Formats: sequence, structure tokens, C-alpha cells
Amino acid sequence: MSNDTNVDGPPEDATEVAPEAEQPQEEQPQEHPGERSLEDDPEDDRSENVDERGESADDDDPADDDPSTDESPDDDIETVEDLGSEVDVDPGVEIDDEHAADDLLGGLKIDSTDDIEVPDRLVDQVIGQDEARDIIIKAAKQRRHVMMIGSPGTGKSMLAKAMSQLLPQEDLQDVLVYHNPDDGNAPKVRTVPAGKGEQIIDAHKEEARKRNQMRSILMWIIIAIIIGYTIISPASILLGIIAAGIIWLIFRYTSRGTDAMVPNMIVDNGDQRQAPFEDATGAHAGALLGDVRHDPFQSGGMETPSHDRVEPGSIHKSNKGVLFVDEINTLDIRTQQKLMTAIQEGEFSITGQSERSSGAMVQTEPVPCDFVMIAAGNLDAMENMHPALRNRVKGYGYEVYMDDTIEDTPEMRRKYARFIAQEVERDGRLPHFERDAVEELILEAKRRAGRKNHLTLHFRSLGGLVRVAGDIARAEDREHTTRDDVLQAKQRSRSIEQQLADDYIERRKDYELQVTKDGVEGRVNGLAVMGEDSGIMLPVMAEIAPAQGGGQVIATGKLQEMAEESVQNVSAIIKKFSDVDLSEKDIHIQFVQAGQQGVDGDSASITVATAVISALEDIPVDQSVAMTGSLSVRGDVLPVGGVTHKIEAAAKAGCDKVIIPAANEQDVMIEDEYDEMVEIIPCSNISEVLEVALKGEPKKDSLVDRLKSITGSALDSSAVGSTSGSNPSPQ
Ligand SMILES: Nc1ncnc2c1ncn2[C@@H]1O[C@H](COP(=O)(O)OP(=O)(O)OP(=O)(O)O)[C@@H](O)[C@H]1O
Repeated sequence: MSNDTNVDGPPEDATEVAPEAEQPQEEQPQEHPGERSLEDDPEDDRSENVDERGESADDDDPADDDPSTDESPDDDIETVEDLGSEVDVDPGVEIDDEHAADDLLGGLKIDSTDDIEVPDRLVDQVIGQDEARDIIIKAAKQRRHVMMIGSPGTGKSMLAKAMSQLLPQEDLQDVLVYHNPDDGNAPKVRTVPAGKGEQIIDAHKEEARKRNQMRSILMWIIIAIIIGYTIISPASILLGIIAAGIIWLIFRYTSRGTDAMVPNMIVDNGDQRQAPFEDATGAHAGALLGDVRHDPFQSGGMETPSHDRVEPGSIHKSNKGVLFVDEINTLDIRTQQKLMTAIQEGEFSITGQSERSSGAMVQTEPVPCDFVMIAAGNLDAMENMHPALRNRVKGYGYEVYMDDTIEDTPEMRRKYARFIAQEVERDGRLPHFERDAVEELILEAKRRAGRKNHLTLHFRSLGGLVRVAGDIARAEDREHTTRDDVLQAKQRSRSIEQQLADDYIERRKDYELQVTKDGVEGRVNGLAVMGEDSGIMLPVMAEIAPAQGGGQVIATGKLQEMAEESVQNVSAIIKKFSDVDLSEKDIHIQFVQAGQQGVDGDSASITVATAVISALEDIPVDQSVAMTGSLSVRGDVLPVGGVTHKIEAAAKAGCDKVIIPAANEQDVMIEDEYDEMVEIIPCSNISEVLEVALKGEPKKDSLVDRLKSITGSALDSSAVGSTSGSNPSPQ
């Protein structure tokens, strides 16, 4: 690309026309976050870029240039606090402050979500994620890259879109590609202010039209003369027809040449009302970096000029805007390297991506791609990202981890009510939600958080529930969505994992594998979570046999590592409280009907421990009990995730009692129907677990009897030491 972004006409000798529309443009300094080599010190580069951009005096403070320095005295960047009034529900909605704390809607006095005003700016619609919002606002001002890591559906792409609304619109440019008469395979590239591109194209087209019109007139005059001549002299009629044909072909051919001089506008920001936002998630190289189409007629006058075959990539379309790449690690390494070059240079030539295509012979002048990149993904995305690319983002921007839950406060509940209004408005067809429907959804947000006094920030799935509930009301032509619709929607919008889990329970019933009140040695009902929100009951069986060689842990299925870990934890307790020598035993563990998914070693460790102790001591386990919890080497039951879903799974499977870690008691948010079906028994240590799970009295001085001396939990500071100090010696 020419450094000169002035367009006093198309590039010299690129075409012979100079439409009036092409006025000189002030040279635009390149504003891209990275302009130097990878080896350069990012700190230096950061401050230098700001200088180059000639930002105002208040930006001269070096602290401003350091993304790690969040505040500076003269920092005029909007923070979440600055935006406080804008991000809360519109003050027009009355709030009952007195009862706000006890009200599910945080004191919001509304009949339906109709009454709630939705803010215009996307950034003000974002709920929770205060740190990420703060960073997006700052990064938009400073034009920094951002890496957002976190669970799906928590607002990463929403924040990226919000950032594009915050970027200045005045900087936008159109990009034109011109034919290069000196080298047909090296099209020229020019940038003009947004909107001007269309004028240039129109001017070129008008010019071409006029030329073609003149040519046509000339052609028809010549043809008319020839026809006139042949009429006068019929003997040469054949000659006349041939001559007319040749002239027609010559004119047609030359007019194609005139059309070919019209530039190709590859980036058109004429209609943009905000900086561009390009989602390049899962894009292949061509879509990301640009491409040149193949031309089957490569010569002979039928060919399409190379500049007309140039296609921009997302990196070019997002020039002066935001390039959002989710799961960035899925881009192959070469593409990641090229992306890095683009970030570094702020411009990137377009060439054909397929080696076998004629497009591969074409390479344009560099095309501007001065975007702000928002890279997103989960933790894996970060691990598998090209290290140099990650450094680039880190060196010239921010990294932020998205929250999964947020504290449940009256203000937050009001925002959740606003979230429903936002989703209804976004969809455009859903009926607004009645007050008690909103309450039910807020309760669901609390349930899904799986954490006491918190609300889930997994908004995509919550939004799904809003849409299904709204669709139910819409199908019945109702004006508002009711609580019943939300309850029905919860049934209908079961995830695949939930459907699988329910199917699994049904099948167990077919085979009469229901829960019984019998006692079975070495068999314990474990609990696991599938996907995000489905619990499943998976029995664990243990069998102890004399060792053949050194004692070992043998697990069936793919869960060997997990079984070993759980047995190692319980073996520490067994060693301490009994004289059983585990090195003389083989411990066989079977996770009945479990795949790899859903069972994580930690949360099954009290299940494995109970199964092993039961098998070792020949004491049966009550089959109407299910359990989840992680076991410490000192016998404490430690908290695990997904207790609510696990309890519901145990209830559905027909269990009477569920053992959960005492520390998880506060996280339980089960639905009323399940509450009546199972008794929840919080336990702090293995002794309490065995007390509930084992049937019958242990023999005096047996392992189970000795384990009774464990009291309290190491988690409870008052009980620290109680698991060790008072323990009797196994001897
Ligand atoms: N923090 C939030 N505040 C308000 N709405 C949200 C929030 N997060 C997500 N949403 C809603 O959920 C939808 C999906 O969110 P988004 O696409 O931003 O998630 P994501 O984190 O990018 O997920 P993924 O990684 O799967 O793409 C949004 O369009 C919006 O309607």
C-alpha cells in the first residue's frame, strides 16, 4: 500500500480517469497497537505508540500507557463506577428501597418487564463482569488488545461488540484495490475516508459509462457507414458483414478494458454507524487473511483483472474496529503467525491462499488492518495459543478472566430483571415477562449459580430459557409470559446431558436396577455432573483380593488415574487407623456404567473410600444412600461442585438420603419437589459418612470403629487437630 493515503485520483498510471470525487485526504497516521518487531520491549513500544498517535496531554502520563496500571490520577477513562447510574435500571422505574433486600426483584416496582427501560449502549447492557467491562472501556480508549478467558455464554463476544461501539467512528476508512498496469499481479491499494470509496467507484463507473457510450456511438456510425456502403454496392455484402462484425468485436473488447479500470472496493465503511466488528471465530485462512479468487480464463481477453478478484479478510474488514476471535487456539500455527504479523505491521497484503489457484500469483500492496483484537476462549485456548501471539496480546493489552457467578444483591436482581427485558427486546417477537415469571427466572439464576448468595453469569443458557418461555406464551398468543411458561420452558429446554441422564435413570428402571434399601458390601451410589447442569448417579464397586505381586489398584474403564488417586487418599487413613497392610491386597474398583465424562476424581473420592472400607471390613452399604464429596488424606470431607444437580439426580433415582460435604450445605438450591424426596445429610468427615452409609454396627476396634474418633473437619478452624491429635494408634 502506498504510504500516501491521499487520493488525488486513482494511483498514478493505474487508470487514465481522475474523477472529481477523489479529493486529497490528510495523511492518516497508522494507529495500531503493535508497530515494531517482536523482540522490542513492549513497555517502550507502548509509550511510543501513544506518542506517535499524538494523544492529548493527559495521556502523556506513562501510567496511562501501562495496562497493568489501572488507575492514574488524571485518568479520564470511564470506569464501571463512573458509569454507575447508566448501568443500573433506568431511574424511571420506581424502587421500593425498604423491601429491596427481601424482594426477588430487588424492590423493582414493575408489573412486567415492559416497564423496564433497556440502555442503548451494549456496554451498559452487560451484567456483572465488572472487571471485564472496565478493561473493555479502557482498552477501547487506548486501542489495546484484550484476551478474555472464561466459560461459554458469559458475555465475551457481547463485550467485544460493545467495544466496537466505543471506538471512534471518525477514523473509519474505505479500502480500494486498483488495477496495476505495470504488473497485473500486483494490484494497488488506496485508503480513503469512509463513504468516499463509493463516490470514487461511482465516478469511475460514470466515466466508464461515458467512454463506452462514446465508443458505442462511434461504433454504430462506422457500422452504419459499412451497411450503407454494402446497400449501394450489394456485391460486397459479405465483406461488409465481416467488417461490421470485426468492428463490433474491437469495440466490445476495448470497452471491457474500460470497465476493468473501475477499482474494487474491498472495505466499504460508508454505511457504518460504528467501528466495524468482525467475528473471525473458526475462520479459515482465506476468510481471516483475505484471498484472491481463481480465474479459469487466465488470458485471451476473457480473464477477470486480478484487482477484481481480491477478497478482503476479517483482519482487513475490521480495520479501525474490533477483530473477535473465539477459541483462537483452533487457528493453525501458520495462520496464527500471519495474524501476529498483521497485528505487528498494521497492514497485510492479500494473496491467493490456495497454491493451485491462479489467485496465488497475485499479491496486493499491503492492505491496512489496524484492528483491536479480542481473543477469547477457555483455559485450553490460552495453553494452545501460539506463545508469541499471546505475548503480543499481553504486551499490548489486557488479559481478563470472566466470572461465572456474581454476588446476589438487590441491585444485581434488578439487573437480572433488566436482562430479561433486554433479551425480549433483542428477539423482537417475545411477549414481555410478568413479575412472577421474572421472579422464577431469578430463582433459576440462583439455582444455576451452585453457590450460596450468588447468581449465575452463564447468560446464554439463561437467555435460552427466556426465549423458550416467551415462545410458549407467543404460541398461545398471550400478551405476557407467565411463571407457568417459565416452568414449562425449564422442562422443555433440557440439555442433551439432562436428557441422557433422565434416559439413563429410565433404563435402570427397565432393568430393575432401582435403588433398594438393602445393604451391599463394597457398592456405593456415587454422584457426578454431566455437562453444565445435569446430575447423574453412578455406582462405584470395590473388591479386595490378596495381592499377586505388590498390592495395586486396578480400575476398570478409563478412570484408572482417578481410582488410584482416591485409593491413595483413603489408604493414608486406613494405614493410620488399622493394621491392614494394603501392600498385600489388590484393590479392584469399578465405576459402573461410567464414561470418562462427568466423573471427576475429586468429587468421587468419598464414594471410593466408602466402597473400599466396606469391602475391606465386610460391612454392607445402605443402597438408598447416595454421596458426593472429596476426601482429604486426614479424613475430612471437602467441598465439591454441582451439589444441587447431584442431589436432584439422587432424588430422581429414588435415593432416600444424600451425603454432601458440610461446606457445600450453603450451595444447595434444589427445587421444592426434590426437597421432599430426599434427606440431605451434610458430613464433615469420613466417620460421619460411614455412620450414615454403612448398615449395622462395626466390630469393636475395627477400622470403622476407630474412625469414629475423627471429629469435626480441618476446614473448621476450631476442629483443626481433632482429626489427628486425638486419634488412637492403630496398634
Ligand atoms: N454479562 C452479560 N450480560 C448480559 N447479557 C449477557 C451477558 N453475557 C451473555 N449475555 C447474553 O448471552 C448471549 C451470549 O453471550 P456471548 O456470545 O457474549 O457469550 P460468549 O462468552 O462469547 O460465549 P462463547 O464463548 O460461547 O461464544 C449474549 O448475546 C447476551 O444476550
